[in-house]
Amino acid sequence: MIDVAVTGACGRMGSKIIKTILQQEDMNVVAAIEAPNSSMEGKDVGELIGIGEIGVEVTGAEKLKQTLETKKPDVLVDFTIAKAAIGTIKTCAECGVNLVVGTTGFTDEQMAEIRAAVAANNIKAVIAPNMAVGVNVFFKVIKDLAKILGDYDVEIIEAHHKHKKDAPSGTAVRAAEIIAEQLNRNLDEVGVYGRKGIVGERKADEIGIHAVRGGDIVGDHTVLFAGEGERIEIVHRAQSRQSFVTGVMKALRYVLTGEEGKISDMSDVLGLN
Ligand SMILES: NC(=O)c1ccc[n+]([C@@H]2O[C@H](COP(=O)([O-])OP(=O)(O)OC[C@H]3O[C@@H](n4cnc5c(N)ncnc54)[C@H](O)[C@@H]3O)[C@@H](O)[C@H]2O)c1
Ligand SMILES: O=C(O)C1=N[C@H](C(=O)O)CCC1
Repeated sequence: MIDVAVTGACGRMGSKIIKTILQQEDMNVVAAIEAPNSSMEGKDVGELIGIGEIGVEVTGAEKLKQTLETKKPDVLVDFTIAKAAIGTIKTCAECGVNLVVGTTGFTDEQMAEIRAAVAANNIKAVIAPNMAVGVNVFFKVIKDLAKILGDYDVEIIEAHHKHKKDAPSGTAVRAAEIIAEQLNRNLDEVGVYGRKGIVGERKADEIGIHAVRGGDIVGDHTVLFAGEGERIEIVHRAQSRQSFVTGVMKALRYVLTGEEGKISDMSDVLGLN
């Protein structure tokens, strides 16, 4: 049995993750953590997410260490916000709790801190900006195409719901990183995040990354390779957050078999490497 703690428990992703874990024969929700001093603290998480009591009360993140020491989860799943997740990750590492992290918006410095904490404490981790199987196949397709279409202009467009707090999406950033690596470009130098004013002609090595926000869009990503007289567009559209949650279940089963001290991603989980 895999005992799972969920942070962001009542959020759009956390609530679906809890509901789906409860449908698995090999998993159990042992802790549900929400923002520090949350008004949801002490209430049954099942009632809060609309499935009736499940016997797990919400605890506040300010009590995370004692929650982990008491409940002893095998793994903690984090879908929160980067500024919160960095502390959660460090506490889990110190407590020897393995991680599945879907939160996006980490800076390069925060990712370096996360890698150091995972390595120093020899925990196992899966961290991925998008856990949908289809998106990780999309990543593989654009990696292969970038090699062939290196002299085409590359633009990435992502669209998400009006509640999303970070931009561009972690998925779009990962797509840009994959393409930049294939084309031997430094994303810090060639990335163009939106355009406004008399910006001049597009430079050949630019990688454009553009964020659209509105409505209840779950998550659309397009990579556009624009050439002379033609263009190729690779598109992924998430129609339901369940596509991400399906990947989370795969990551939860994979992480316990992973290498200690190493951060795996969904291409490892799915065997796409
Ligand atoms: N990797 C993927 O497949 C994937 C898919 C969807 C969303 N995401 C990412 O997951 C994150 C959350 O997305 P969402 O739509 O669920 O957001 P959301 O705002 O609906 O949920 C976040 C939850 O975290 C809670 N929270 C805030 N600080 C906390 C803390 N310190 N400890 C515990 N809980 C805390 C909030 O109260 C909220 O309930 C975002 O970064 C998003 O980009 C990743
Ligand atoms: O809804 C979100 O927020 C999503 N965030 C991830 C990202 O930033 O790429 C994955 C898609 C949905």
